[in-house]
Amino acid sequence: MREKYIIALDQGTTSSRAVLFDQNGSLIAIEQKEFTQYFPKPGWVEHDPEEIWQTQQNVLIDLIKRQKIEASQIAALGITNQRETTIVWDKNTGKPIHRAIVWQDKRTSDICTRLKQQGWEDQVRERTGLVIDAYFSATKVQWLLDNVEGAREKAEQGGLLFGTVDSWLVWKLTEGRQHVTDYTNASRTMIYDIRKLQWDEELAALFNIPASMLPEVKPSAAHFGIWHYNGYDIPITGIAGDQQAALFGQACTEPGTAKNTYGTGCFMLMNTGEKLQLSKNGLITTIAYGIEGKVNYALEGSIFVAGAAIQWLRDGLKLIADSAETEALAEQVKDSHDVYVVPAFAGLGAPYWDMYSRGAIFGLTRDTGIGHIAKATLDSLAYQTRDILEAMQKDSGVELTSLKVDGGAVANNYLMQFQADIQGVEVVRPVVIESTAQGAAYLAGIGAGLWKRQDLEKLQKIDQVFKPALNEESRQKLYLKWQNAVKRTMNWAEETE
Ligand SMILES: Nc1ncnc2c1ncn2[C@@H]1O[C@H](COP(=O)(O)OP(=O)(O)O)[C@@H](O)[C@H]1O
Ligand SMILES: O=P(O)(O)OC[C@H](O)CO
Repeated sequence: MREKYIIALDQGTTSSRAVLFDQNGSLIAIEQKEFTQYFPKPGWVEHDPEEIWQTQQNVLIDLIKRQKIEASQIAALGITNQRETTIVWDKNTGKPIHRAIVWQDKRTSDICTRLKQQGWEDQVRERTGLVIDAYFSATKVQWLLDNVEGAREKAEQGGLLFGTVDSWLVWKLTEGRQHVTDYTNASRTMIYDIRKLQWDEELAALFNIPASMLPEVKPSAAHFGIWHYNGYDIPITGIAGDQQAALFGQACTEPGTAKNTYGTGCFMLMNTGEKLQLSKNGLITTIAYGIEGKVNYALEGSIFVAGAAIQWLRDGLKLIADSAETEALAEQVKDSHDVYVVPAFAGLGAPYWDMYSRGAIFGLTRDTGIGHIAKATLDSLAYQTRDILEAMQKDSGVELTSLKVDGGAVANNYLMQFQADIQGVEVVRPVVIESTAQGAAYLAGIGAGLWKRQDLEKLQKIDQVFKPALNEESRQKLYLKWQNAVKRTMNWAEETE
């Protein structure tokens, strides 16, 4: 019998990937394609849904062709995606009514501020686990219906559909037959009741979102639809938002286990088991996954700008040609700690939740050079992570002894060592840093009956452990200065507009 494979589609903020796994769960090959980022106004971020689909479809087909796989060998597809990003499309033509509004987009901040003033914060947190913020999908859908000509009328007549990126991809893969999502993606919309596992009618009404627009919500390992390819029916059997997929891919399936993913943003999640825990320290509660008839919850700290700050050094400031260059630049000046970068380009997420904070560089002197800026930008990923780690330990009562990491930026050894130094907790980097795709593949494999949850642990391999090497006094001194820098960026956009 010929080898069977699982393909994970990993639709990230900056690129679409297709990743091939064999039936032992080993990563065989990756295809990747970047796509266009649109910044039409300060604080606005958009993607073209058709380009998302085209790049995702192209990498999928390229992967199959280049690896010389037969359609009959593909046991299942799994999907993982940038979360919250909002697409609204016409039910009949399948055409999006506008570009996707990306999770980083801040255009709906004022709607959120009004809701807070009207006292909705506790209700929203209680039912959805979230804080009221422009980050989540609900106000983005509301904005689209209120600002695209004719959209509201059409939506009320049942002619429009809303979906996060996973829903959009399934809709395209199944040629408009399925309008579905999974628990993890639904839990990022701000209109999904994470206890009752159903859309919250009152919240949907609050945001003026007709129920007819909403996708059917399924567990993360389930039957989502069929992709017809070369005469074969390939089932889509796993879906999870990328951060939940990474938690699963790192085999954090026991309560108290945590991971941090360093991609465009940085997201730390801790599995809290079947217990739903609301945060007192600025974290959010989210669904980790739903499989085998059960739902696991997670505490999450969401950092909006991490690897994106490195991209800004490359594409915005043009200080570097490649993100990997930051490692050598930082090593050259690693004993200098005077410059701080607070990359609050999209406000600040957890634990601050300030939609009006904006980025800043502190401590510039005449001798500040590219190395200092590059180093301070990398450091900001580590400082933001420590902010979250502290909140997470307080909320969960779990003292983490090590932090599992993954995502594109963990290739940077300087960053990993500074992360361990500044938090005083060791950092564990796996061989496969594509945990997101791995998680989606595991879910699809479970959904297709190939694996069981218990098999995951065996599939994990460690590459390197970074141990803290900084003394406690220096650690605290550096961190205090970071906290001061953050304070000075807060509320900037509101105060200056
Ligand atoms: N060696 C490196 N050092 C620092 N940052 C890096 C390095 N390699 C990649 N990155 C950053 O990591 C991000 C890419 O990670 P990835 O997991 O692919 O992100 P996403 O899934 O959000 O698109 C980019 O923002 C990039 O700037
Ligand atoms: O595309 P990533 O990997 O930065 O992840 C984006 C998150 O899902 C946003 O919540």
